[in-house]
Amino acid sequence: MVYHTTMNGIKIINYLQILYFHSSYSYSFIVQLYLRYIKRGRGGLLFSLVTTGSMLGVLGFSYYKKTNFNNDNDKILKIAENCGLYTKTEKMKLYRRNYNKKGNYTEYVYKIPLGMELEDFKSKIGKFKDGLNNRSVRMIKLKDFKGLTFDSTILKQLEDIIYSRIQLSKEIEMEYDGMLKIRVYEEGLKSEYRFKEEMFKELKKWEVPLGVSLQRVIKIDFDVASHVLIGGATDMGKSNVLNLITTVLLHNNPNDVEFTLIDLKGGLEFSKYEHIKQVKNFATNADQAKEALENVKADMTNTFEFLRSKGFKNVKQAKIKKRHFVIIDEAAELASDGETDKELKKVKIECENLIKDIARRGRASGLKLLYCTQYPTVETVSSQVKRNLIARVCLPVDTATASSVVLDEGGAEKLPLIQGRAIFKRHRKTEMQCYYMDDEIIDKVITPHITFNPRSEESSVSHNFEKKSTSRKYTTIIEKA
Ligand SMILES: Nc1ncnc2c1ncn2[C@@H]1O[C@H](COP(=O)(O)OP(=O)(O)OP(=O)(O)O)[C@@H](O)[C@H]1O
Repeated sequence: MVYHTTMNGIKIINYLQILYFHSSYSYSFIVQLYLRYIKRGRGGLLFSLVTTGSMLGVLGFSYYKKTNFNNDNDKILKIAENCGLYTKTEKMKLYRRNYNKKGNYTEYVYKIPLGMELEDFKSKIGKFKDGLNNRSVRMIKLKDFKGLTFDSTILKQLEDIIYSRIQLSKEIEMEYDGMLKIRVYEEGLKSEYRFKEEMFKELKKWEVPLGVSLQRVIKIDFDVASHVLIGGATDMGKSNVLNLITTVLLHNNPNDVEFTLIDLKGGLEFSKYEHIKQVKNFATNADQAKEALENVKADMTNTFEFLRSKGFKNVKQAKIKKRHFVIIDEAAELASDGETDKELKKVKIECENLIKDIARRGRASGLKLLYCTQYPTVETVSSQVKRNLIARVCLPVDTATASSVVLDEGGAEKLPLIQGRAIFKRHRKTEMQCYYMDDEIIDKVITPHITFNPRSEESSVSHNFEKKSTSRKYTTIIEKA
């Protein structure tokens, strides 16, 4: 220990002792007493020694409190009781506690009263969460001291750090496997996780990281998954998800990926991709969408013919590397229901039929459909299409009905209104914060692929093979493979 001769020096040493011993939690009444005492000028060597001893006691107590589970466990049991989650003869009982340092959570395993089920507890999840966060605490972190300026305001700065309060933001998850598991995370999801360039190389060929859940990175592997339904209210981050998927696929598979982009929001969202060579069809209205979908269907039919002739079941078995992604942003614009213009209605009905066909048969031919809408209703997402859209991403929506159109169950209407917050569902639901894809990364990835060859030429070549030539029977997909 270093002793300074001046009063200020001793004060600083005393402050630092407090801060050291209270690196995680502070017990305010002791700290306040301590500060008041040394402020009155009764500092000094003896005081330092005595208080160091008492601070060691506080440290022990602090450590005990930090690792002690009674706090949250007591609260959980109390909340369960207040919510009526007990029977006449039985209450919830703690069976085991696991502390997961890496995951930053503590898992409490309970035996629940007979006759109760997970849903009884899940329906009260908001109450559990509020109960666990019902006070603010003083929390001192060592990193707060990095910004200190050593001048005459040092004591004030230290005081500010010590007295700053934070609101607890614990998150909980519940699971049942014969026992009820309640995981309490010290911190919930952040409101932004940026996609970083170094993440590209950590991915498998067709893998795309969608976002971060409390426990892990949520990835979708298009080698396994095929079609995806993406829904969410306006401005909640659908286009960002589409940009994220498109950019990652393009970066990791520039020679094997192809896109049909149907952007019914006026072409603004996808315009940056319009001239890259991997984009085979680009549409911004229903008529163009119909033409683009017909091209895709023609390719699909050719691929099936090829597979059949060679005795393969699918492109994977045939070792065809090409995958074609049909991405429709604002698919509700193609819904014929409610369309009053007769001609347009006819076009939309054709589009709907083409989409159904692609969703139903596309998988084996290497087609992947990303169907995105801000109006998830039974009219805009037909049941025939939906049953083939296995993976679902639902950003915040207004109603439980909209959530159940996307996820087949409610939940997304209760998501916090944070841009990029979503529920991912494949086999089970997971809340996540989608990665945010910066425009700079998108530009860097797409720029080398921009071509000034008019795509219409290329696509019409591929599209017109069967019409123009009998010898070149298959599309470019097959030839390159
Ligand atoms: N994952 C995310 N993390 C943080 N912010 C996000 C995220 N996704 C989107 N945002 C923010 O939300 C804004 C709107 O996002 P985006 O354009 O993707 O929404 P949208 O649902 O497609 O909107 P619209 O339906 O109006 O086209 C973006 O400009 C961005 O600032």
